[in-house]
Amino acid sequence: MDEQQQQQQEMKVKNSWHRPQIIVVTALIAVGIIIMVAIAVVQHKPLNQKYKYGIVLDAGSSHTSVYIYEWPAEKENNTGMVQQKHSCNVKGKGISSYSGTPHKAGESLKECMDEAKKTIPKHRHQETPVYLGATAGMRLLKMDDNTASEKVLKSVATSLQSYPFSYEGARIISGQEEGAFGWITVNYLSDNFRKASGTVGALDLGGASTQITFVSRQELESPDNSIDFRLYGNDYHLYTHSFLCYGKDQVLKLSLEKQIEPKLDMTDNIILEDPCFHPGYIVNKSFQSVFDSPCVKKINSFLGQQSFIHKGLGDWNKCHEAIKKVFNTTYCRYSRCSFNDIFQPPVEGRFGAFSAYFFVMNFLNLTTFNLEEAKKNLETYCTTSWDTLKQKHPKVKEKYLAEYCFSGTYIITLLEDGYRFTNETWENIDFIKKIGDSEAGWTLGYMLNLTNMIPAEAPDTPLLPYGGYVMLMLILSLLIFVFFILGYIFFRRPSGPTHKEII
Ligand SMILES: Nc1ccn([C@@H]2O[C@H](COP(=O)(O)OP(=O)(O)OP(=O)(O)O)[C@@H](O)[C@H]2O)c(=O)n1
Ligand SMILES: [Ca+2]
Repeated sequence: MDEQQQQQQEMKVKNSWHRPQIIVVTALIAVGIIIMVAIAVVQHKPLNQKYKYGIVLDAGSSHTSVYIYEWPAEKENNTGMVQQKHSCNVKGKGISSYSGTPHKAGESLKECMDEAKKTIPKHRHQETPVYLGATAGMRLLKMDDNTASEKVLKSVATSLQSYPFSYEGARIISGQEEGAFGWITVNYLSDNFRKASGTVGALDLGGASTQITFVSRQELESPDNSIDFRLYGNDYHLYTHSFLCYGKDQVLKLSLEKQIEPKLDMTDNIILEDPCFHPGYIVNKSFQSVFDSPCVKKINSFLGQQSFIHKGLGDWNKCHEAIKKVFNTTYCRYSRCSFNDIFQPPVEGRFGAFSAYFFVMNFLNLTTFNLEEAKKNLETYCTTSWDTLKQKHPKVKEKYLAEYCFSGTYIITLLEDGYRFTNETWENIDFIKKIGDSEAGWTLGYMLNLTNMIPAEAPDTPLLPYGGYVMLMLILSLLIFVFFILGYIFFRRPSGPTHKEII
């Protein structure tokens, strides 16, 4: 075979690329690869539509809230995945107020639990856990009347068991748990467990107790106040304390008691001139409403009279002095204490202050001021007459409205004189209600813990994030396709002139 013949032979082989069958086959292969990649992508994609749910009831001293959380089924152990989907406030007071009529405690939950049934898709009902945690109101009832507290818990348990969810228990949680789970909630929602940026402390103020929890580098001198966690591969050394009776409703009782006590031997009507209430505020109150709690000394001598006259003075400085008296700072068996002989290291880092801290400071518009400005503004607010206030806020519940001067002063005193925040460290406090869509509070942390959704070690992360994986697969498949086209053009081009020659 001479050279020309050999070339022609080669061209014939190359020319076979432009035959229609080959073009079709090549295109089919390319499309096939694209489809294969697409299937692989879809196959690997977590099914985002598949959500799981959990329900937690926060049975607080003043009211009960039902929280529904949701998370993508296949991302249970990834931090930041659980979110609040819905919340419902149970009508009426907290479950501890049903001590005389326990069956009504369970009934009270009906409306919100029916709402939960509607909110969560039916096919998920059976596997949805429901937890009830009761806080300081029930701790106090248990101290006062153990049988009554057990009846109330039984009643709410029976009510929850009548729903199609997976009932996981109704119990009184400890103050330590309340503090620690509040801290887990705010740090989980702020995504602090994955970041190296450190954690935020948690300040929770309720009606009957208050919690402070933060990471401390200091030695913790009392084991009761120390909790260690290992979360996502990091160790956390936490200080926490829950002050029973130092929620704002109980402190109001304590403060009234301290003012009433010296007057109890008076035979006339007792008039209590209260600097923490507004000028023009004058209400007849029963002694029972003050002395009905184990936080307040049982004094029988008031039985001669049923009620006293509660009269506002609107004097912030005197109010501040009166509230300071509810903190005992005369004795401390450790190197340092907050108050009432409770060990506390100096506050460290940023803090999220939620629940009643937020309700009160937000109402008073004090969330953005420094400590000195906050005091000044509060002073002006407290001197405002009761009539003026009622006119200005016709929609606010009178009980709430009457107490904001007292509550604001209590918050400032608790933070400054109790926990020892200074003008400087005050700037580290953020008054918050929600982070994203989820409310700050102990409930989310409680559920994450009970469902084992926060692993001690960080889960293995995939080589590529999902978005990157999809992009890479698409680019690769496009490249393959482009190579096919290029290959086709490349094999076709030299055949042009030769083609003619052959013809
Ligand atoms: N808009 C609102 C809502 C509530 N409150 C007050 O805030 C306190 C309740 O705070 P909360 O955190 O709901 O307390 P509980 O959880 O009920 O109590 P605890 O945690 O002590 O069991 C009550 O004094 C209530 O009067 C308020 O001042 N303004
Ligand atoms: Ca609470």
